[in-house]
Amino acid sequence: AITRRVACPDGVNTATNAACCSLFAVRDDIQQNLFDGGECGEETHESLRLTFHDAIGIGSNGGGGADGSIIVFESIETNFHANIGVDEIVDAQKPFVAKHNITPGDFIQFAGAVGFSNCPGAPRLEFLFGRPPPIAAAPDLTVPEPFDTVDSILARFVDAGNFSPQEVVALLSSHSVAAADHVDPTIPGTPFDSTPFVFDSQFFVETQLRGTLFPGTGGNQGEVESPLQGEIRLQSDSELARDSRTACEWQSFVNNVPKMQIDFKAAMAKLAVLGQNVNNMVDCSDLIPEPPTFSGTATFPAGLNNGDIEQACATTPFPTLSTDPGPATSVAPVPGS
Ligand code: HEM
Ligand SMILES: [Ca+2]
Ligand SMILES: [Ca+2]
Ligand SMILES: [Mn+2]
Repeated sequence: AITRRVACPDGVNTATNAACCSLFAVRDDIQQNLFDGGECGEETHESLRLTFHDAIGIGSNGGGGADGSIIVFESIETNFHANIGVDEIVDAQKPFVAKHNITPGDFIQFAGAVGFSNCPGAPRLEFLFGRPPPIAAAPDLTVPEPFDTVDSILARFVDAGNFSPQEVVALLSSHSVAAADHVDPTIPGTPFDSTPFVFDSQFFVETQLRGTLFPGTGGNQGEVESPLQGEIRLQSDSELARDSRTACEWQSFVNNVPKMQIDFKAAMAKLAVLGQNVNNMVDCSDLIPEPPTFSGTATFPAGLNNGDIEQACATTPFPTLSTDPGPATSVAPVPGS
């Protein structure tokens, strides 16, 4: 199909809609100066987390959502317990919002999608443009906590946006490019899988392995034992991987990055416009860079095998995977955390 493109006033770029032209300068600025030249590192991870924490702050009356309230009402929302640590990326993003003519709601979702495109294996996310400024702070207790029950997590996602259990699992693919700074504050930057710079399926493999150790101190709220030195496991991820409502969906992503890409992209498209009227928005998805591809296969970390899997899906056996060679290794922290 032939897509008509318009020339942008910058004399360099073309876009599918003239309204998208202003985003080229934003994109170039954040790639260089927020994401360290286009990395899938700490700022990218935190910006992806922020897309969720802004959007999910929505009551069942529909007020709020992906509106930038977490930036404008930072003094309120970053004090909510579930938003611990989010103040840092809010403060890092604020100067870019001030510098460019963009609302904070648009900026958060745009930065999340652009940053995520730096992660090999990521799908190219949709970006719709046109969120008005936020009106009020989100209510407290709208962002799920890692110590919440599966019942309460699934109910919150229904309440916020009618997300199915399958969509919740798909959204947690995000924890493939993620680390925790505050769950165990003695070991900031401890990732949820062994490959925090790649959007692969190791997260779904490794969360299904029997937990055997705490990477730092024990006894932290929302943390359970992980299978690897240097890796941390959230109680919520552990329980979602083992609950009869979500376990088969969880396992379905093992060694299936294409399914992760399709399902995460679709669920993120819903999340990114919570509380917004999409009829008032312009599709500027062509501003999102094409992510680098990932062509590896899922493996068991060195020293572990199918016998270490806590099988939770009752209807399908765990996929057959090979084991990384050599002695058991430790996962390195994400720098800059
Ligand atoms: C059941 C729902 C969820 C819970 C309980 C949860 C919980 C957490 C926790 C506790 C952390 C660690 C924060 C820290 O200590 O620094 C984290 C990190 C993260 N979360 Fe989630 N999360 C959930 C869903 C999501 C969703 C839907 C996204 C999608 C965008 C997401 C994206 C991330 C990312 C990218 C990080 C890593 C941030 C970094 O590495 O700096 N999470 N999450
Ligand atoms: Ca919000
Ligand atoms: Ca990964
Ligand atoms: Mn972090």
